[in-house]
Amino acid sequence: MSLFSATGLVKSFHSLRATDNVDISVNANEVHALIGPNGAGKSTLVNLISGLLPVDAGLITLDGQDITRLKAHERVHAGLSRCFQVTNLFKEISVIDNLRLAIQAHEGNNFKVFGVRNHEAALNEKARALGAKVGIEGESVLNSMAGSLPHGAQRQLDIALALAANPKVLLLDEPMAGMGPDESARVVELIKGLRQHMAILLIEHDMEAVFQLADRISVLVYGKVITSGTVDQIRNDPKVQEVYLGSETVAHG
Ligand SMILES: Nc1ncnc2c1ncn2[C@@H]1O[C@H](COP(=O)(O)OP(=O)(O)OP(=O)(O)O)[C@@H](O)[C@H]1O
Repeated sequence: MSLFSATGLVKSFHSLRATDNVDISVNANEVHALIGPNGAGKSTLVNLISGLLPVDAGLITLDGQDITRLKAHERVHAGLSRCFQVTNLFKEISVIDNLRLAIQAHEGNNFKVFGVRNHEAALNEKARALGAKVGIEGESVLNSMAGSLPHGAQRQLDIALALAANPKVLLLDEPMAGMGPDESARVVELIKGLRQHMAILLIEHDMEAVFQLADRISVLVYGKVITSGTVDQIRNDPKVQEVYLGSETVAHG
């Protein structure tokens, strides 16, 4: 059984079916990428899965648990974390404080623990370890304002915040958006490392990154999954090439 599965998802906005009977699943240690042209319904689907929008119909399960009616924060608690397209950081505080807050939010501690020295040391240690998981380390980086980091590093930090909840399934919403090639390459390597520990649903426009990372790709068009398959199957699928008209991008990354 898949670690994560969504079956028969439907969402309409008035007469528009933005999500039209979508099935999508992710297995442990798998990267399943979801691609599709602008307006295909990717954001709507991500919002249904993460609990920001209620479904009209369908079933969402995580590790066998029905999470369809859970609120977004309850889904995080159940093991489904999401990174946002627009980063989710507190930009006016330091990197290490962002990491500490994420850990505290997950562990349910409140700010009283700041007075306790042992706890403080343990929290700092956890925060540093969490940053290191995504390649955010070194005193000068940890002590700088989150908002002053380069864009790519902010996205890495955003991923770290999602990891604070120890997710079984990580939902990455366009993690490479706005990145240059070097930054993208770094995040590709980061995601390769993360997949050893969790299942990843990756929504991404950067085809080169998708082709490097995905075990499976599903293509969403007008709210429907028109096809799913391996990288080679999707590259060579005439239906996909038609969607990405004249698509050198799909054929050659
Ligand atoms: N809250 C809403 N109310 C009405 N229509 C909506 C709403 N949200 C999305 N839509 C419509 O649903 C369709 C799918 O939109 P969605 O944003 O999910 O697509 P997308 O694939 O994420 O697009 P993009 O890649 O451009 O972000 C679009 O036609 C959009 O106009």
